[in-house]
Amino acid sequence: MVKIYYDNDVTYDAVKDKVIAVIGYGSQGRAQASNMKDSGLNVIVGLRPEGKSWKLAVEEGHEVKTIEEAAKEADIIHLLIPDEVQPTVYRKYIEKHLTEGKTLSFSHGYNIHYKFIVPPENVNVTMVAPKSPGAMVRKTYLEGFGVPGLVAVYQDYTGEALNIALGMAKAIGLTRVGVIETTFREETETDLFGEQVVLCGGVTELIKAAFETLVEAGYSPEMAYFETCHELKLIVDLIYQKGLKGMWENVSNTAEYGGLTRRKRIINEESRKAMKEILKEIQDGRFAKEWSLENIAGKPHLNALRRLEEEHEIEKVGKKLRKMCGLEK
Ligand SMILES: NC(=O)C1=CN([C@@H]2O[C@H](COP(=O)(O)OP(=O)(O)OC[C@H]3O[C@@H](n4cnc5c(N)ncnc54)[C@H](OP(=O)(O)O)[C@@H]3O)[C@@H](O)[C@H]2O)C=CC1
Ligand SMILES: CC[C@](O)(C(C)=O)C(=O)O
Ligand SMILES: [Mg+2]
Ligand SMILES: [Mg+2]
Repeated sequence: MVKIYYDNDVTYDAVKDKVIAVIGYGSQGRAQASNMKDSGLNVIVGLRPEGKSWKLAVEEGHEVKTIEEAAKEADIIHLLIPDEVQPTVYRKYIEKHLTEGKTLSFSHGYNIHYKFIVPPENVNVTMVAPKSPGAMVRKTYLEGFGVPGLVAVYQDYTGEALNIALGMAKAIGLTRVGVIETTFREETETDLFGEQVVLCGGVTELIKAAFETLVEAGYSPEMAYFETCHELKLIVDLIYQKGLKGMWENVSNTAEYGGLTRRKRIINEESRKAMKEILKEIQDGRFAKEWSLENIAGKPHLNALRRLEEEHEIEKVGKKLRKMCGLEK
């Protein structure tokens, strides 16, 4: 059974007198720094002066310093820059200021789990990970609620590592919903699996394959877009709010029968075998090694794939229809 923490289980005792340096002000950094500051914690933001986040973080009321100055001043260094740049930034600006008793904190266990970052033994290493994109972390906090989250401890040098992670989770708004205690390994491997197989990889390929099938058969791209992309959100919202059973209850009996009898022709033994292979590549470090090499080479494969994705017909028709629905300008 997993341990789940709520607001009443957590105090700010372990974090209220500490300086928390949030390194990065992107998707997660902006939301988490702003939530923790609004919850009354001592937050500073560490950024590169030449980058575009600096001005925004200042405009939004944060005390902004260079990454090195922030790391030096902080008791807790919360690393919220892209996973692939964390090791270089850590070695260049953070390692020398990670002195005895400080805490190195993450929102994804990736670099610790795969040992791209190896911190000294005399510090805490913790994780606070919202299970949501950053924009929702901020939006739901401002609405008085939050998103669910995870905490994990990799190293507990001072004996207060878990309470530090939980205090930060509370300040971000995560304990308003519920925070599961996990491990760096479990978070990293399940997060990578989820984003590759379902949330980002699987779902986009399913959408594109279905869209192309309809368009190639002579149906209009507009009809194909509504059917394979637009309505997907409405169905996913039903699953999110009411579970699979609730979704089935809300669609027509015709949709229910058609879906239940046809779905295994799409996701079948071969797809399950591929899922297991993808999981194995995550578990044995092959994916992490491949991603590192891709970065060393300057992301050529990722850039080519980004271009192909942007040029797909679904993006053109999607832009037009999202504008029509008032979702985009
Ligand atoms: N995105 C998400 O919703 C989720 C992310 N996570 C994890 O959170 C962490 C942060 O991810 P995310 O918020 O997506 O990151 P972002 O890509 O949004 O981070 C952007 C920030 O990183 C800074 N940055 C980028 N490159 C560098 C660099 N070379 N040197 C210094 N600063 C740099 C940018 O500064 P500048 O303006 O100067 O370019 C900017 O402030 C990751 O570990 C990720 O796995 C976890 C859960 C969900
Ligand atoms: C689903 C993608 C994610 O894992 C996330 C928002 O949780 C990420 O790395 O961005
Ligand atoms: Mg995730
Ligand atoms: Mg992820």
